Amino acid sequence: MDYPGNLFVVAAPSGAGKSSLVKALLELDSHVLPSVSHTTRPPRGQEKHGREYFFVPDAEFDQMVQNDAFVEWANVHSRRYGTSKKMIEDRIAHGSDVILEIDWQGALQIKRIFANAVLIFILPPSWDELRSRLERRGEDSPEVIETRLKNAADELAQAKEFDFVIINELFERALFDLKAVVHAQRLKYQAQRRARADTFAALGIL
Ligand SMILES: Nc1ncnc2c1ncn2[C@@H]1O[C@H](COP(=O)(O)OP(=O)(O)OP(=O)(O)O)[C@@H](O)[C@H]1O
Ligand SMILES: Nc1nc2c(ncn2[C@@H]2O[C@H](COP(=O)(O)O)[C@@H](O)[C@H]2O)c(=O)[nH]1
Repeated sequence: MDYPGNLFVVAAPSGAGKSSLVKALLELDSHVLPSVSHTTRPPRGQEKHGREYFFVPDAEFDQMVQNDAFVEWANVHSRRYGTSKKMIEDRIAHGSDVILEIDWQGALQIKRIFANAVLIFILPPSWDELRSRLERRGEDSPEVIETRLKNAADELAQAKEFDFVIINELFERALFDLKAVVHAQRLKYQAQRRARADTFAALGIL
């Protein structure tokens, strides 16, 4: 599928720091818009409906699945999460760059539909650091943290399917790398669009 904006997909095991990195990128770069997913999990901490997620009951999620309203969705840590078609279409159709913060299953579904999407995987520097980030965040019960750490092993095995892997050890370094990927992708597409326009002009078909 072709579209005017760039699509970036960021995935990582829970606690690796993807939300923190994406939030920092969005504050620095007004040309990137977030995609807000739907989820059946309850809000945590200061999360607000429509900002971090659309928090919906199971029945509403089921209905959206039946109506084919998702571009991708997946079961993650025993809850369901999905990106609505409307969210993606509205944003990329207007030429904005869009960033999706989703799990690896969703990322691979997106790549099958949008071949030009850039898949970025965030790695924690170590298992110990991943555990302590989840614990320090203080928003999940010990049981939820154990489930997330257990699932992280399978998630890490998917990193090789991604276009870029960023190690989030020093936050500022990882943010620099994320900005570099976004910038490189913009340059690539600007150059391709320009080359296409030049060819059209040379052929007199503009
Ligand atoms: N480079 C870093 N060094 C130290 N702490 C970090 C770093 N990056 C993020 N953190 C902290 O680690 C915790 C987890 O980060 P964050 O919530 O961004 O992870 P996440 O990958 O989005 O997790 P989830 O998938 O569960 O939403 C937060 O408390 C965050 O402040
Ligand atoms: N496939 C999708 N995965 C998603 C989506 N939105 C979020 N996620 C992923 O779920 C886990 C858990 O998130 P949390 O906010 O409960 O910590 C994490 O890996 C997210 O990236 C989505 O729309 N589709």
